[in-house]
Amino acid sequence: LRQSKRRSKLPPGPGPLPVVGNLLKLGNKPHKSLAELAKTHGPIMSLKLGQITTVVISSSPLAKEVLQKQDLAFSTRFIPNAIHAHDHYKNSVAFLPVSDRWRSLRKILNSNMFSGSRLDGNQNLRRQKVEELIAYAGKCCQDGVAVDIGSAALATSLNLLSNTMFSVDLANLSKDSGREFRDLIWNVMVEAGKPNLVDYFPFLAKIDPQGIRCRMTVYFEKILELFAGLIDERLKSRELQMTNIESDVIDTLLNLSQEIDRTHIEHLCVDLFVAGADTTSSTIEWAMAELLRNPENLKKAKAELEQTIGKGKLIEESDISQLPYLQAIVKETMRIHPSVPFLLPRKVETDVVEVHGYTVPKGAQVLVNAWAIGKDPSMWKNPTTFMPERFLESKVDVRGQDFELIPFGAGRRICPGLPLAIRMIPVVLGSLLNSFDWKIEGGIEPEELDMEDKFGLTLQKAQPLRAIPFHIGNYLDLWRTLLNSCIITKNLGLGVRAAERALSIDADDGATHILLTNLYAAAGKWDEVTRMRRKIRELVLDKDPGLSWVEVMDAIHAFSSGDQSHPEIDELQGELNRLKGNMMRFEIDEI
Ligand code: HEM
Repeated sequence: LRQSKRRSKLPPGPGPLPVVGNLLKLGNKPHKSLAELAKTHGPIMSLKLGQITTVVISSSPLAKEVLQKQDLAFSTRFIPNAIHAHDHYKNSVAFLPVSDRWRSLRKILNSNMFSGSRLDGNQNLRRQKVEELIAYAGKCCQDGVAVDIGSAALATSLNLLSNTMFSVDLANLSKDSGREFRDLIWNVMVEAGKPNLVDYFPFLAKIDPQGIRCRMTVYFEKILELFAGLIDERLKSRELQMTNIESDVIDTLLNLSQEIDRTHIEHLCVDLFVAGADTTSSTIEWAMAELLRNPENLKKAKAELEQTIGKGKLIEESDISQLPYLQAIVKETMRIHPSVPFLLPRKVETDVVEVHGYTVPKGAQVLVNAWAIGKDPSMWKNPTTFMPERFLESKVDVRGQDFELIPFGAGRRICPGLPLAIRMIPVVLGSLLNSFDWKIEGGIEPEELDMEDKFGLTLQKAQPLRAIPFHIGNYLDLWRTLLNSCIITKNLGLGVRAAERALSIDADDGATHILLTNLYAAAGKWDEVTRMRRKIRELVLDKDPGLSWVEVMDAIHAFSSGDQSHPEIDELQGELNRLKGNMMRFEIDEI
């Protein structure tokens, strides 16, 4: 009786099956299936995943309750069996319970790695990596081949981190060489992201039926060995006083030998690479995908960069504060595609924890569905639409104070890498956007881009984004040249298609409009000429004051080969006369 009374205070949830409980309800996209279930069972619900009671939080007020008001009770981590490899959980800042050891590691991270002054101090170490990414994309641009955005961003994120930490590159942008480290980190992500039976049936731990812990042990060993080698090298060069490296993280950590020992340094490095690289790169890939799917937003982002930074230039970390639209894009991407949809799972260690009138039992795993919260229609207008503008007028931020947007978590276990991530992401994204124009590989139209996600340790794009970088000018010139030839040959069909391609690159391109007017006039399509004239007037008066009316005159000359008495010619002449007063002297002379 006592047991059933206790159970009745559990949050509501779907009825469990024998043995497997609600495991089958998760499917291969648990963030979506749990969001769906929450619509029936409410913002706090409980499930039985195998033997593990799991409480799922799906609203921002309850996330605030769990992550802020009752932070301490929910601050222990649920430890996946995979993290037992190499006893990582005993040394890892991400998995240690809240304790003196954990506090000291967090303090080291906050004050020695991720403080504003530290990050300002070592931003030179990162700038060069962005230059290399842009050079790599430049080579792809020259060769006309696509960039695998996620893969290039992952190599860049790894190098941004490895340079911040060790002042060395650990990944290579080109496919053939130096992939080993990238693969190792990737394999860790893949294994840690797999649903592991042992996590739901702990009695299977010894058997490790899927071999996940076993493979993790191999990967961790290789990664730890690599870091041990880098630390040894640094110690040697410090001894010989041969280091002329700007103070990087490893230097700082070695200076703190009283506070952190060698084992903790090595495991901390594992944490930082595993937690920091793929989260950052997948956010960059999602942001690029959203922008390629939404050309209007892309255009605004490019316009902001061009006006504030200057076309073609790389973005500096100090530029970010002047780029509100770029920042809004990053927030909107994190709202729709949070890299870690359930945050890192928490666990309750206290006997009685009450939330919203329900009991969360000791030992329960607690998942906060940040993915669902970011799409809650009671908090967000048009929640599934990509609309960075929503953040321009709003103060909502990702720093753990606004519980409707918590991609980095909140409370004492909030992501310590946040200050670095919110520098790296806009700098890489902004530089990619400002250096090239982008087209999806395979002639895929923006609205056809596949935006399905794939659940794992981080939320990946199911189909990697492949996009071809190019320079807008060349292609515009090409379509305009073709259009010009079509005027001479009076090939209306081909000319209109060339114009459409040119306008798909720049919808307000004045020269294309003029040429198209010529084409219609040459073909005697006067209704279209009228339409174009209005459009040109709109462009000249509203958007493109530089558009020369001399070119409209050219159009009039072109018409004269056709129907010279058409009233549209008078209209065009009228447009010209009205604007004559505003024209520069030399333009009039030219006419
Ligand atoms: C887009 C980028 C990133 C996202 C979305 C992200 C997200 C998260 C989330 C959701 C958590 C769990 C927070 C919680 O339980 O409340 C976390 C923890 C953590 N993150 Fe990040 N992260 C990112 C980048 C980074 C970077 C760049 C680093 C370091 C280089 C980093 C290091 C860590 C560490 C060490 C933890 C564990 C903290 C603890 O348990 O005390 N993350 N991150």
